[in-house]
Amino acid sequence: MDVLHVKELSKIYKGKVSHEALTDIDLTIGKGEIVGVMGPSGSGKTTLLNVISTIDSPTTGSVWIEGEQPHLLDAEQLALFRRRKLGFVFQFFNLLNTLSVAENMALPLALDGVNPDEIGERVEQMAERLGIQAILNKRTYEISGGQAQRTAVGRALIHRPALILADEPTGNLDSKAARDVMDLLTELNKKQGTTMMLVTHDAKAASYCDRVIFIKDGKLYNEIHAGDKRTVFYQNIINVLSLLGGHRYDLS
Ligand SMILES: Nc1ncnc2c1ncn2[C@@H]1O[C@H](COP(=O)(O)OP(=O)(O)OP(=O)(O)O)[C@@H](O)[C@H]1O
Repeated sequence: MDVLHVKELSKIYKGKVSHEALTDIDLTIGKGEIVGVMGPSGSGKTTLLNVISTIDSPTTGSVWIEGEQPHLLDAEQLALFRRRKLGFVFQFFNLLNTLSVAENMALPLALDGVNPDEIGERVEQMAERLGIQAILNKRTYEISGGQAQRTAVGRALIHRPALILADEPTGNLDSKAARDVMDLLTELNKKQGTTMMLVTHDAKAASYCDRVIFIKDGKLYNEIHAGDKRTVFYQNIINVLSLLGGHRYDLS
């Protein structure tokens, strides 16, 4: 079954001058797939992520997540839907610095009323998978960027969401920590069958995906699939980015 189905999605920002940020986007992500979204600055990647994550609503078209249309839910149902069905990983981690690493990871379960014993067990299990057992009691300002992103990955996955939405998850990490986080995300994808959409400027991070779609001026431009070798896929990604043009930063 498809986890995500986006149909003829368009988004117009209305202002003094209205701007069509997305035009007729069709996109499907199957269970267990990791799909990258790339494109030059201003091409509409964040808009697409925001609409899929229900932070923003489409102007026309529809979004289906596990057969439900979240944009048709009322505020209370939507809050529940987001909490249960979606997991988020952000560039700047977005951890709560008044809480410990363990408490940050426990948050989605605590908000959902899971009993404390089960929360404790699930946090332990997740920490073991992430290799962060030793820092569970530390505060977020006492840990490294790589450890913070592992904690954020733990928080995004602990409630076993249908879809993980990652916005530049390696954008604030050095290359070693970025590699570790992508290794981790792909390992969890294999072990747990997680489904993920990853918006990134980082061709290395994108090369871990099963498939990368490219957006230009709010429209789907191209889509390429990973083969057997990540180095070849990486080169293919770079080739499409070169054709797409944009600022040097887009090729970083
Ligand atoms: N709230 C808004 N109101 C009006 N226009 C907006 C708004 N948000 C984004 N835009 C415009 O929509 C277009 C797409 O923006 P978006 O942020 O989705 O691009 P992006 O591909 O994520 O860019 P970047 O890689 O720089 O983050 C841009 O032209 C932007 O100026």
